[in-house]
Amino acid sequence: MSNVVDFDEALKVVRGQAGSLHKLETDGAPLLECLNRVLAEPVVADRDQPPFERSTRDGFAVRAEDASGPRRLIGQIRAGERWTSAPLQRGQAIEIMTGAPMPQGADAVVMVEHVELRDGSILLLQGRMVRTGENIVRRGSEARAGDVVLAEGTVIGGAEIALAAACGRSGLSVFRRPRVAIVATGDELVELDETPDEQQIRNSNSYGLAALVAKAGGDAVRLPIARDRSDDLEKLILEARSCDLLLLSGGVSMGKYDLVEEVLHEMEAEFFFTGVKMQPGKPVVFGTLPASGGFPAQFFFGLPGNPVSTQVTFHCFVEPLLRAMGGAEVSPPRFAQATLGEDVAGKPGLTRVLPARLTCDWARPEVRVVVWQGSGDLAANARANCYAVLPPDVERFRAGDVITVLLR
Ligand SMILES: Nc1nc2c(c(=O)[nH]1)N[C@H]1C(S)=C(S)[C@@H](COP(=O)(O)OP(=O)(O)OC[C@H]3O[C@@H](n4cnc5c(N)ncnc54)[C@H](O)[C@@H]3O)O[C@H]1N2
Ligand code: MOO
Repeated sequence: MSNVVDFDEALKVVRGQAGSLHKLETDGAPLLECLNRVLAEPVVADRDQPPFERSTRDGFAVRAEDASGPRRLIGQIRAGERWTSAPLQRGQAIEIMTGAPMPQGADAVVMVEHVELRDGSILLLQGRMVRTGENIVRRGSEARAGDVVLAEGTVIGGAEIALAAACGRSGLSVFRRPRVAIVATGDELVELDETPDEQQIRNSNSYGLAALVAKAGGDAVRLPIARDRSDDLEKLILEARSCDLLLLSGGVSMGKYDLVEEVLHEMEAEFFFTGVKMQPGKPVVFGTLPASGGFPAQFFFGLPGNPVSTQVTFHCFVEPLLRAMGGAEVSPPRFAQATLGEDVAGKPGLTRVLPARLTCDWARPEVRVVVWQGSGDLAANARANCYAVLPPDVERFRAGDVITVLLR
């Protein structure tokens, strides 16, 4: 039974399914191999951060309450050193480097540019003042020993690796990557090691999807091309059952040889939707295959075969589900906002998700759709760096309108 839903509804359906997943097994991995993986344990600060009261400037540790007269220099503290002599007294100053621990008795740092050195003393330059706490970060103000600094479910990037390293973690517990089977369907398709006849098409979707799967934290398993025959499709769908998620491309539209939905039906699939009111991407289907042959129930997407539609529907629906399957917090596709740089026509009844180029001087991100020949135009898709998301039933979007963009 056909169930074609609005774009918003489709996002909601995926979100709902993503919220009800079981966690995958965990795995220990060396820190640098955790990049783009999902944390399966909280990371805890092993000591206060910073571990001592730290100077944030090269300058002089002083007492703020001292008057503006000369302060006598009594020593120096470099980063990595500690002041072990008597606490700083009134009228004294200690030369200090960025990152060095504050000496006892001092409560501020004056930057080296703001003083004049004269006869072994420093003098504040005209008009300069010192306030208590200036240029100092208090011990434990960033994190206290025992605080959770990274929660389970965090996707690990450069910032997270640096923080884990600061906590002394040379390895982390991460979730196993979901295994994602990719089955491209179509009699016209040939693999990359074959020379296509004029009427044949290289199986680019399989590679594009494998790349997107890897980027979204999955392990791609590229299966052979399924020909447009029910038995061949069924055989490859069964071969994919050992994976956590199945992605099919092509064969989901209205053509005589578009058999994907029919075969999935025969295999007792449940469909959450059988199309989305969007362009490109309208024929996309999402559902589950029931547990069978010792394999648990399995999510699948039938993605439209047109290569731009394949990629757009991946970003909108597959990526959020895949991230959640991998243990990450459920989150929507990566939407942002930008100002439209030119007029664009809308489509009655359909949300448009058009290949577009986002340029950004820091104050005003601007987006322009890319000239394309429709949803088979891979070259246009590669000239784009995002998608312009244009809601249905607006006849014309105007230059200057603030619109949603889908980042990729
Ligand atoms: N009468 C109608 N025709 C079509 C409709 C419709 O509603 N009524 N929808 C159109 C839309 S929208 C799309 S998108 C396509 C999707 O069709 P399928 O998912 O069934 O895909 P195919 O027909 O198999 O292929 C479409 C197109 O993409 C090329 N392709 C397919 N697989 C790959 C691959 N692995 N690598 C590279 N290119 C691939 C294929 O050669 C076709 O050119 O249907 C419209 N038709
Ligand atoms: O999903 Mo189709 O992309 O409009 O050709």
